[in-house]
Amino acid sequence: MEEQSIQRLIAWGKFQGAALPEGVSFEYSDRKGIRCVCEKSLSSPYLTIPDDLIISGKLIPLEFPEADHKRGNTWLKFLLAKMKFGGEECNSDLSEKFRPYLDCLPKIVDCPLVWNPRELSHLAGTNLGSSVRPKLKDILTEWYRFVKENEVTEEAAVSSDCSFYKDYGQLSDESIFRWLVEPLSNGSTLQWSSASAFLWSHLILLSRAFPHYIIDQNVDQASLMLLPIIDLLNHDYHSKVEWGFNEGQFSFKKLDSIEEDAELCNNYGCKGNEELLSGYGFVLEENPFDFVALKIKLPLETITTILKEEPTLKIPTLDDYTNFAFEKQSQNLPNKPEASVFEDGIVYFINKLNASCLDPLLNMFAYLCRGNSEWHSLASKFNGLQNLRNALESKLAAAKSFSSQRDDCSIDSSKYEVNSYRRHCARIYRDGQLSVLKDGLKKLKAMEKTWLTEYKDRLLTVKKITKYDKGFFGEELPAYFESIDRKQDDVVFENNFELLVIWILIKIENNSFIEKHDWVSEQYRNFLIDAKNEDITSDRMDPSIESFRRRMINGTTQTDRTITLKKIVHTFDFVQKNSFTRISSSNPDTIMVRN
Ligand SMILES: C[S@@+](CC[C@H](N)C(=O)[O-])C[C@H]1O[C@@H](n2cnc3c(N)ncnc32)[C@H](O)[C@@H]1O
Repeated sequence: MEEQSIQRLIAWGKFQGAALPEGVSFEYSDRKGIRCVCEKSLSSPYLTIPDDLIISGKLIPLEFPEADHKRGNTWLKFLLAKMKFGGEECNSDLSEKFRPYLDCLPKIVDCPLVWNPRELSHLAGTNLGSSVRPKLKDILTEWYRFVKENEVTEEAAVSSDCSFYKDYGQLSDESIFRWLVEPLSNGSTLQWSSASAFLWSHLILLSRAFPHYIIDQNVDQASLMLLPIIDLLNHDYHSKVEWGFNEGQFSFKKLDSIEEDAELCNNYGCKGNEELLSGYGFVLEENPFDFVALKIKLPLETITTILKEEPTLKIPTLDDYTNFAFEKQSQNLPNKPEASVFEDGIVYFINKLNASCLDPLLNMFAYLCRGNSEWHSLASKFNGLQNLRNALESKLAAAKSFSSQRDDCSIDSSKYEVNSYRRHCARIYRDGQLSVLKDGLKKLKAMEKTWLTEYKDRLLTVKKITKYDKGFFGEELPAYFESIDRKQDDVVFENNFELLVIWILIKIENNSFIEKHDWVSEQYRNFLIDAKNEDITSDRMDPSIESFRRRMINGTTQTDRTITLKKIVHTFDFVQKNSFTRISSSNPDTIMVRN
């Protein structure tokens, strides 16, 4: 960026009525692009720009008289692209009027949507890495539908892009990069209605637009506007700022004072590095607002049932979390979301600052593990917690497994260089994700420990059985093996789950539960009332039951054996539904739960 262009922009702004405090200047820095620096200490510096400098939906009809009010942001993207790249084709004087501003807009915003394939490999295993292609597809679909439905441009001008778009699913990352992004970075003159120009516009709005409703409460909540000069301020989440609109002037005020040589910053909101990198192309080290998004995909019927019957199981929408002006839901959306809103999955965000962010997730996992019981039952709660732990563990493993990997060797490294800043961003982002996941796992482990203590009277482990029901391991189990002509030492139990199954089977047969364990017998009998009519056929047998059966009853000479296949199947089912297994520990431990 040339110094001259920046000064031209500032002079132009002032000429058009922008008011900047005495003692601030704008300069270019490699890391942050243009920045605003205070040449002396200032108390609550204040900047204003007149309405006339704002690029919003109200300018659209000047260039596109046929534009409707729907899809205002898409029109705005085409308008911006036409102003920037349209040259003579621009009918209005907007291109000329805003030229100093347009000249200072970055050629490229550093977000992963424009990273080359080798750079992208540095995001492998992360949410951001896997979101690049679908996001690009969404942007291109927005462009494609628009050029097809509106006669904004000659068909010939976009026919090659349309062909690329139709083949999108088959294109490699390299072909997409060469088609869409290279024209931007080469600085070649773009056709204003092209897919690349649209992508540029999209990224410019994503990284610097403000919500239009700040200045006009009647517009759609999702509408965007550009505020030249105000949008030169970089982000600092410590910065206390106030935005306002009064008597046709947009104002930015820093609420506290600022030291000499310090940078005057805006505050883009409490954004984690995933939002910052994907929307703005930068990251902050040790970002306290870092979050990890966890997506749960459920069948539509399940979501419909939850929305109808489980009001306490709150399903979050993007609006519950986002700070992006860009992703605000349109105000036309109903307050109570339809199941179809979650068709692509329910997204939960976890971060370190919000201690209760795991609660809705725990509830959802408990619901999904509830089996025949209530989702708030203790067994569901514990199972939910275990499954959530597993989900976080596998996300952590995916993010970790790529952290040692440098570049994707399958990509010809001579063709693409890895920009050192992008490499840095990918590393900081990934480290942040790992740190949030580890923190989430730590919280879950602590929660599990608390629950294990709190509910210890309702939990039964094999260890407790060994301690209190001495007769079982001392007499009943050996007697059972004797009755089936097996040596106890020859029979191997795969895990504690199987031990619980055989314990219940034998205790029921012998009617010998000790008083302390009477609840197991009662819970089991109640369970059988519902289960006894179910047919059991050995051709659909779960392999683990089949293996258990072979070890416990098969091959015996006992003809009147009382532990039947049906009883084994029911008891497996019973233990499954009335226990949870602490899978993450090195030795999985199944624990029975009293209702
Ligand atoms: C609204 S613009 C701010 C002005 C911008 N520096 C420019 O050159 O036009 C947002 C862009 O500024 C840069 N930026 C803002 N805050 C930053 C920060 N704290 N660290 C690094 N880059 C930052 C990013 O490139 C981002 O996309």
